[in-house]
Amino acid sequence: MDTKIKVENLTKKFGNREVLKNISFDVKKSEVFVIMGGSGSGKSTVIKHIIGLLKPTSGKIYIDNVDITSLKDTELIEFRKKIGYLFQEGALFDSLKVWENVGFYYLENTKMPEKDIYNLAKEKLALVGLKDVEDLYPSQLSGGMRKRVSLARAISYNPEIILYDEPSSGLDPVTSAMIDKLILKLRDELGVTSIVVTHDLESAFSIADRIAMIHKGVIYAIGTPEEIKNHPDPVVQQFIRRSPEGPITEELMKELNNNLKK
Ligand SMILES: Nc1ncnc2c1ncn2[C@@H]1O[C@H](COP(=O)(O)OP(=O)(O)OP(=O)(O)O)[C@@H](O)[C@H]1O
Repeated sequence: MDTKIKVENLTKKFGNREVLKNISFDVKKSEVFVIMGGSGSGKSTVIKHIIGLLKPTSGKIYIDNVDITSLKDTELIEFRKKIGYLFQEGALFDSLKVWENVGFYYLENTKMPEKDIYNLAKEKLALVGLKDVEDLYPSQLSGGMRKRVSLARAISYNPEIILYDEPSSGLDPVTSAMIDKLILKLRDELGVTSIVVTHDLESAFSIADRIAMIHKGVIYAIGTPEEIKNHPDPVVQQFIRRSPEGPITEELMKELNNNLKK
């Protein structure tokens, strides 16, 4: 299968804190690749590099064999058209109506008549299970509905790649399951390549073709859901068993003690 995204020896420092440590992985075309890990492990930082919002301290990122870390800003903007990005916090424009948020790409980049953009927005909203909300403002919606509007915007221009940062956070279980189904539908019907960042184990294991487990900026395991379930690493096992005891907790306690001593 063709490689769509290649992350090669990615290291990121904020000041002198190294939050990503020599990370490498490939995502194949039409694959659903899940990045799983605890809070603060570096998941969002990885996908912000893939969309070019952050520049690596060292390492390379290739999309369709193009090294995006060396693109000029104008080239990067053009390249981003391939990529839809669902921000963790939704990031809607509060002063724009729902349909204008969903159709933002077309309003900004095309001469498409507003009526057509409005209809397209309605169609994308229906795909995420929303009806009769196009004329409302984001502040008039619940958190879960806002998240779905962001998703409708991320898929509005039919991107080849979609990056989802915590798609199920703030959603009820039924809506989360619906989003999971949509991720698979986009893969199966349109061949979309997806990277899904999550700490929702149930969702991760149900949608992933492959899973990468990241902890403290290091990838501990990459494999199919079955391979991850059977992975021998104690960090991976503690995470997937949701066990309160194990190396993750021990490290945390050590850090707490060190901080108390300071
Ligand atoms: N712009 C930034 N400046 C400084 N530190 C940052 C910045 N962005 C992220 N970090 C740090 O990098 C680490 C990884 O953050 P990141 O948001 O990637 O984690 P995450 O795995 O997505 O966590 P969560 O599941 O809680 O969203 C954290 O310790 C965070 O404080």
